[in-house]
Amino acid sequence: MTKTIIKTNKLCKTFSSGGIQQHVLKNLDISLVEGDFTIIMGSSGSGKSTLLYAISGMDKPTIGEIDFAGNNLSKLNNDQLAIFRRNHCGFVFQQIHLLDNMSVLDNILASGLLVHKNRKELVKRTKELLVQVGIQENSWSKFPTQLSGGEAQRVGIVRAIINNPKVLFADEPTGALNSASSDSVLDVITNVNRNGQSVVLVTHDIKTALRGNRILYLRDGVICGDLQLGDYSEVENVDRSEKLKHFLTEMGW
Ligand SMILES: Nc1ncnc2c1ncn2[C@@H]1O[C@H](COP(=O)(O)OP(=O)(O)OP(=O)(O)O)[C@@H](O)[C@H]1O
Repeated sequence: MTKTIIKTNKLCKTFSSGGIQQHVLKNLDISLVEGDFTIIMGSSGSGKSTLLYAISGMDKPTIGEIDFAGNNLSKLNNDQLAIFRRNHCGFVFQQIHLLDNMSVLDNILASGLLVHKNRKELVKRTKELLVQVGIQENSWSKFPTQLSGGEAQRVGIVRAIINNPKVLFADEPTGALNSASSDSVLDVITNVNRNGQSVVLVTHDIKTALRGNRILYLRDGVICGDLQLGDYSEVENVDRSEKLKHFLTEMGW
C-alpha cells in the first residue's frame, strides 16, 4: 500500500517586486508517495525550484498548506522550520556548498553532529557512507578544493543524507558536472532511493529524469502532466525512454 509523504493543498507562491506581482505557483494540489523517486520537469521559469523550496520547508507558501509526514509546515515559524529541515530533509544543489576550510570528513560530521550525539557512531556511519559513494580513505582528510566536481558532489550527498532524512531534495544536482561524473552522482542518488529514502529531483535532463519513477511536469506554475514511468534499471529500457520522450513531446517540452 502506498503512503503519502508530502501533500499540498492549494499551494500558491507569489513574488512581488517593483510593485508587480508574479504568481509562480498556482493552487497546486500534489501528493508525493513515500519511497518514490519523483522528478520535476518543465521549461525555464515554470516554477520548479520554487516548488522544491516550498515543499521542503526552505521557503513559505503565500497561500495554501503543506503536509510533510503529518507535519503542517504552514504552521511552523522559521526556527521550527529550520529544525524540521535538519531532521527530515536532505538537500543537494548544482552548486556544492562544502566548507573549504574543513576536510571531507569534518564537513559531514559538522552536519551530523547537529542531530547525532554519539560521535563515535557518527564517524563510523560517515566512513561507511563515503565508501558506499566511492570516496575512499585516502580522500577523507582532503579539503573540498582538492576534489573533482563529481567527488565533491558525492561528498555533498553523504552530507545531505547523514541525518537519514525522510526526503532527499535535489535541484539540478548534476548541472555542473561532466557526463561520467553525472552518472556516478546519479548512481549514488539512485542507491539512496533504493535504500528506502524518497527523492524529489528537479532537472532539465532526460537522462537524469529516467532515474525517476514518476515525472511531474510544471507549466507556468501548474502541474499539467503526471507520468508513472516505473522503476529505473541499469539494463537499458527502450520502452521507458520512449515513454518519457513521448510524454515530454506531448507536454511541448
Ligand atoms: N526570490 C524570488 N524573488 C522574485 N522572483 C523570484 C524569486 N525566486 C524565483 N522567482 C521567479 O519565479 C519564477 C520561477 O522561478 P524558478 O526558479 O522556480 O523557475 P525554474 O522552473 O526552477 O527555472 P529554471 O529551470 O530556469 O531554474 C521566475 O520567473 C523567477 O524569476
